[in-house]
Amino acid sequence: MCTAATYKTKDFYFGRTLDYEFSYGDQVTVTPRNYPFHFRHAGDLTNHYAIIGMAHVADDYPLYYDAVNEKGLGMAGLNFVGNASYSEVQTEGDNIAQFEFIPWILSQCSSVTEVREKLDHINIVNTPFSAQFPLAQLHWIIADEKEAITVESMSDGLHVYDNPIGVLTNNPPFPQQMFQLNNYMHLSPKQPVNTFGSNLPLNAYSRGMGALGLPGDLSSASRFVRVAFTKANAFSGESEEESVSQFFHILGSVDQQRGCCEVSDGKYEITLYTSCCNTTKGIYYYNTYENHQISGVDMHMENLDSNKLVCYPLIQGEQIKFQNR
Ligand SMILES: C[C@H](CCC(=O)NCCS(=O)(=O)O)[C@H]1CC[C@H]2[C@@H]3CC[C@@H]4C[C@H](O)CC[C@]4(C)[C@H]3C[C@H](O)[C@]12C
Repeated sequence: MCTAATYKTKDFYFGRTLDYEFSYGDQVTVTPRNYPFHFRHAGDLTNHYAIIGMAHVADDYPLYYDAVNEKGLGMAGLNFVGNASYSEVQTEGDNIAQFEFIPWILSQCSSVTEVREKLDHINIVNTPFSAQFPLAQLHWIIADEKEAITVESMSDGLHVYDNPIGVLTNNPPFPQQMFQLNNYMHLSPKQPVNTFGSNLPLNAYSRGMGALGLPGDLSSASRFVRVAFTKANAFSGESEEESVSQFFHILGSVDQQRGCCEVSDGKYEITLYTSCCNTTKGIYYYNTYENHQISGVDMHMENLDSNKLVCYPLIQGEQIKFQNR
């Protein structure tokens, strides 16, 4: 399971949790403007927007899970198992392999408006990266500071949905996720008032009772509601530290602890990493299951006119600041 969210203060933030039972070997990866993309069915792109995000790099290719570009557009792929379906290569339109979708969009689009135009004539096709990396079944959230959309390629075609809440988890399909918010519209950060009857001596005996009923489990549908409620109510100061801190707290509402979600005998899904990009400034912040310290990579500290990927392995191990030794 995974969860993605957007957050706006002075700058625009975009990030996700990546929940899984093992890591593919992830690195914060900067793709500079002159790194040549050789698309499998859509030609070459040798000059494009620079990108920073989390990727597994294979054969010098950035297999991005989530990333932002220098124009402030963000995009993340999340599992959509059993529902994702990609097409065969077609004669009309741009045939983009599933693993090329993030590079294709972020290298060329500066806004969601431009993304919508690209999506008008795209086929997300079932060409695998390699035998070692078969097709991942994903859906995507794409966002800039003005709006967000969800893209789902299914057996009945490509769906592009407005995503007014700016969050995404996994199954079921996005319209069903949005529909279930109807069930929770009464939830509130304010204390409830007694509507049973004034003759009943009911008492809001604890703080936080306005959100009683918010689902607490780790299912994708429950995480969707929980992060939507948290995001809709959470606010912070405008500074970078306050915004980034608050963003990690929002995604902290759907953090997965080892042992609580068994995926097979003795194997547990955990939040391997949580990311928060300042899309305005091109900074990728992250922490990991083993390292709660927030680390950051600033794309503008790199030579963005180069043609070589720049990779930063994740800093692991808790960084504990002792106060008396
Ligand atoms: C496992 C992750 C989703 C986590 C998640 O959502 N877990 C919930 C399980 S569940 O929803 O409860 O069932 C996904 C998210 C992004 C993916 C990579 C995308 C690039 C590349 C695409 C290639 O085609 C295959 C290899 C590749 C490196 C992919 C590996 C893996 O697939 C990644 C990491």
